[in-house]
Amino acid sequence: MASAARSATRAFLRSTPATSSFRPAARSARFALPQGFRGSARRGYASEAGEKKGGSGGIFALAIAVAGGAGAYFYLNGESTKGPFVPTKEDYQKVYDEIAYRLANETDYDDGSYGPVLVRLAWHASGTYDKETGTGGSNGATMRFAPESDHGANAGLKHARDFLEPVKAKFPWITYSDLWTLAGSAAIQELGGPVIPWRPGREDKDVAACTPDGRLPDASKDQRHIRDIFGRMGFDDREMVALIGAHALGRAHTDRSGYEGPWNFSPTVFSNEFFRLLVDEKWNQRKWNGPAQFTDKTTSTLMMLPADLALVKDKGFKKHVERYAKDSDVFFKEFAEVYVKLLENGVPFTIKPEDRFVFKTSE
Ligand code: HEM
Repeated sequence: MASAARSATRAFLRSTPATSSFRPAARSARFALPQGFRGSARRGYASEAGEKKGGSGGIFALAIAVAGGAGAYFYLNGESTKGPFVPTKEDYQKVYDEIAYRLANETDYDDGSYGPVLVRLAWHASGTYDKETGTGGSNGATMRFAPESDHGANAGLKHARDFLEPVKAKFPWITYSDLWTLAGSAAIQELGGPVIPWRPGREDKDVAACTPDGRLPDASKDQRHIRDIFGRMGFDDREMVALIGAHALGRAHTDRSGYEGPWNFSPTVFSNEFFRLLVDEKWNQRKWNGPAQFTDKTTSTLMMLPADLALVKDKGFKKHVERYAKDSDVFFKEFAEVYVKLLENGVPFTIKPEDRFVFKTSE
C-alpha cells in the first residue's frame, strides 16, 4: 500500500494527524521542471506568467496556442529552432508525482487525505456525460464555472479543485480536465487501489458548455434512478456496481450532501469493504434529523445511503455486490476498467487505448 494511504489510515484510526513522509522521488518531482521548460522555452513561460521580461531577445512569448488534445504549448519566442512543447509520459508522471507528494503531505483534512475528494471530483467532472448528445463528460472541466460548480451534487468539490491549483500552477501546460482526471487516477493508486491507466487529450471548455443540473445521481433514490443515470452514460449493471464500490473511500458531510459518516473503518484505503459490509452487516435506518440514511447494527458508526442499499435490494445488482465482496482481486480489476471508461467517455483522444500511460505509484 502506498505510504499516503498508510499514514492517512493511521491518522483516521488514531484521530491524530499523520506525520508526513518525505520521499526522495517526490522531493525531486517538486523541484523538477517539465521537459521543454528550460532555456528559452522557460523564459517564454515566465513571461506568460507575468514575470518581468529581460535580456535582448525581444518579445519572448508572442503567442501561446494549445495544440490538439495533447495540450501542447507553442512558444513562439523568436527562436525558430524551438518546436512546440509536447508533454511526454515522463512529464505526466511528474504531475502524478506532485499530486502524490501533496497527498502524502497535506494530511490535515478530513480523515487525513484529500484522496477521496479527488476521486469524487474526477467522477463528478465525468459523470455528466450523455451518450446520446455527446455532451458533458470529463472533456471540458466546466465545473470551474457557475452554474455547474453550484449544482447541489458538486457541494464540497471546491476542496479538491483548490488542492490541485498549486499543481496546475507548477505544470501550466496541462489542461484542467486532464489534471482532474489524472488526479482521480493518482488518488486511487496512492490509496492502495488498482493501477488506473490514463491518457491525455482533454481540452478545457468555457462556461457555455456547462451541463444542466440533474445529471448526477440522487442518493435518496433507488435502482431505477441508478439505471437511468448510469445508463445515460453507457454503463451496464456490472459496471454501475463496480463504480459505486468507490464508496469504500471517504465520507459524507452534513454541510455538503446533508448525509453524514464514512462507509467503513478505513476511508482512506481503497478496498472491497463497501461490498463486504453491504452483504455481512445489518443496516438500520438512522434516527436523526437529517435525510434518510442507514447505520450498521454492530457499531452504529458507519453509513449507507439509500442508493447504496438499492445495490442489495435489486437482484441484478446484488449478484455483482456478492462477487466483489468475495473477491477483492476481481473488484480491483473490474473497477479499474470501468473507472478508465468513466474518465474517458466523450473525449476525442488522439492517443490509442493501447498506448495509455501507466503511472508509477509512490513507494
Ligand atoms: C448511485 C450513485 C452515487 C450516489 C447516489 C453517490 C452519492 C454520494 C454522496 C451523497 C456522497 C457524500 C458527499 C459529501 O457529503 O461529501 C458521496 C461521496 C463520495 N462518492 Fe459517491 N455517489 C455515487 C456514485 C459514486 C461513484 C460512481 C464514485 C466514483 C467512481 C463515487 C465516489 C465518491 C467518493 C470517493 C466520495 C467521498 C468523497 C469525500 O470523502 O469527500 N460515488 N457520494
